[in-house]
Amino acid sequence: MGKSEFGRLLNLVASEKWVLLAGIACLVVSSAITMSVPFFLGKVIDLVFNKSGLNKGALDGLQQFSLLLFGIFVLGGLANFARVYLFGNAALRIVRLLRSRLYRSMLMQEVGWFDTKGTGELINRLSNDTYMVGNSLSQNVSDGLRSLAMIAVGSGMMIYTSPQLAMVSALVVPAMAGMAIVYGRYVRRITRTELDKYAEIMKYAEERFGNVKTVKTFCREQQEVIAFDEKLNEALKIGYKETRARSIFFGLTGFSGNFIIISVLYYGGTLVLENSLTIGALTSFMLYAGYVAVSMNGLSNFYSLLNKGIGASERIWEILDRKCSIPLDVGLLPTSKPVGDVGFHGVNFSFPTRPDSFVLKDFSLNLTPGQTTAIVGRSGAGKTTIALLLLRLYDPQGGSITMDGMDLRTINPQWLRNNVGAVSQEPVLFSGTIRENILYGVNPGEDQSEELLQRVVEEANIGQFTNNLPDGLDTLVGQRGMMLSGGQKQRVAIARALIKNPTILLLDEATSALDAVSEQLVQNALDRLIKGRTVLTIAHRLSTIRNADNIAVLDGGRIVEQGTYDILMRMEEGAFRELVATQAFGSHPS
Ligand SMILES: Nc1ncnc2c1ncn2[C@@H]1O[C@H](COP(=O)(O)OP(=O)(O)OP(=O)(O)O)[C@@H](O)[C@H]1O
Repeated sequence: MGKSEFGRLLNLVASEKWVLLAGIACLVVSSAITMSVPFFLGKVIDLVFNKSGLNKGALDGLQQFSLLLFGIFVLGGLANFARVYLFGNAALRIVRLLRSRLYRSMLMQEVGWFDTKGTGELINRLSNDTYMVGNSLSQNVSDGLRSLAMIAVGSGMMIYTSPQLAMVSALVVPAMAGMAIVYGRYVRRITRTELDKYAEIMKYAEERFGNVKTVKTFCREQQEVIAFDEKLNEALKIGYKETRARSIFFGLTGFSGNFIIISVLYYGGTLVLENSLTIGALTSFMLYAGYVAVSMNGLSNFYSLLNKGIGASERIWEILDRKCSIPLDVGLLPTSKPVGDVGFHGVNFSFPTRPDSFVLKDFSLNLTPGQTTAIVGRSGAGKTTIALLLLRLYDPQGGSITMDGMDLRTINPQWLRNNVGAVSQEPVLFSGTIRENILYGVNPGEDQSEELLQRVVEEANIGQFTNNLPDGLDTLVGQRGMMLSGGQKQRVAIARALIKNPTILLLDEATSALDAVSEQLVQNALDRLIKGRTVLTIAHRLSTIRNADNIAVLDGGRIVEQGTYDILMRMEEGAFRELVATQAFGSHPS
């Protein structure tokens, strides 16, 4: 175990140090009591063997020992209860703390990091890895310490009872230590590989569950099950390796323990026959040797779990240590709202997952405050990417983006996002009520009145469908808003953007057609939303494009033409004219 890893694990349990210390105190008491049994037993045997017949002295002695043992056992039971209780609850709290820190650390990362990880993998780390680490710590440490204490006391008592016999027993110690080191290293490595594999499997399953309609539409259930089974088999093979190593280790440690007992039986029997050891002492010794052997098994178990926990913790530290490239808590925090003067200056950008494929190349564009700029271009030209950069969900590799003359990289990202509203092509809602989804748009730290909420609901044409629902705004929308229609979801998303009252608005128009009534309701809501704001719209409808103050045509990663609809349409062989002619900007030419 690396020193820093061990130190970090200790740090993790530091918050529970008093509880754990109390647990250790109970552990000492319960172990001491367990370990006193062979001693008393030896005394009782010698007492019985040394007296002939049933006499009062022997009976009194027996009674006293029995009463004493009863009292001691009650105390031992209580101490054991407290030990398990304290360590068990401490384990739960440690896992909770680890999960909380990990979740925080994950959510704080920039979007580019999430692109490289699947949600299934992250969920797996959050549930499985943290559980393994917690499990390997407190309860396991409690059992491990107990085993260690029993071995220490047991060995001490073995030496006290018969130094010669103890020497014979000690022969197995170096062999066991060597085995433990080799095994520990192996388990750590294999646990990591196994967890990586399971994370990959969860990622796979999560994608299928998330898109179950597609799986069913193409009748791929059987094939999906087979593909999943194959992945499970790969993980199983890794698991087998771990089990094999564990079996060998446990087999050898068990054998070593029993080897002690055989040696003691043989050599101890000889000593009794030679009258250099009493039967009571041999019995005590045998029981101590038995305890030590059993505790060695317990210690192996502890060691195995601890190493699995260390393997799992490596994957957690990786995330906890990761510095987000777009931290939320740094940068300028202007006190007033922005004017909304946005500029892209020679921006070069590629996604982290495809670093060599530049989506934007020397891209420049200005958004005039209070005006609507429509971006048009072929599918995949990079229109949505521009919106992502303006929200600073990614940073460009070259050039800069400014808001009111300030480089986005120098502004606090939270302030920026509080002032930018976005309605995407396929708006995502969260499970909860319609009201909760609208209030999701309220900037953190700000309060919104019921009056404003009602106004926003009206402006976004939401009342039109909630009035017919028994629970109105308190109707549940289902996971990802699946219980609402496309048009209803869009209107909730518009309300969510409206309640934020952003200076800048990013609109990614839906390419999928809504029916005429829905379309009109969404359009009305949008018209109210854009009033008085700086708007960047990724336009697919010809009507939106016509109404825009400025149209920018994106091609080959840069703006190739700019102007009003009339100006662009007058350009012979212009890119815009070609787009309009081929209807290549989307599915809504009208
Ligand atoms: N997260 C990502 N990782 C890697 N590449 C991406 C990612 N998102 C988008 N891309 C790629 O970047 C390019 C631009 O995508 P973008 O979504 O900006 O296009 P678009 O112009 O909005 O297209 P559409 O009109 O079809 O929505 C595409 O080639 C796409 O494949």
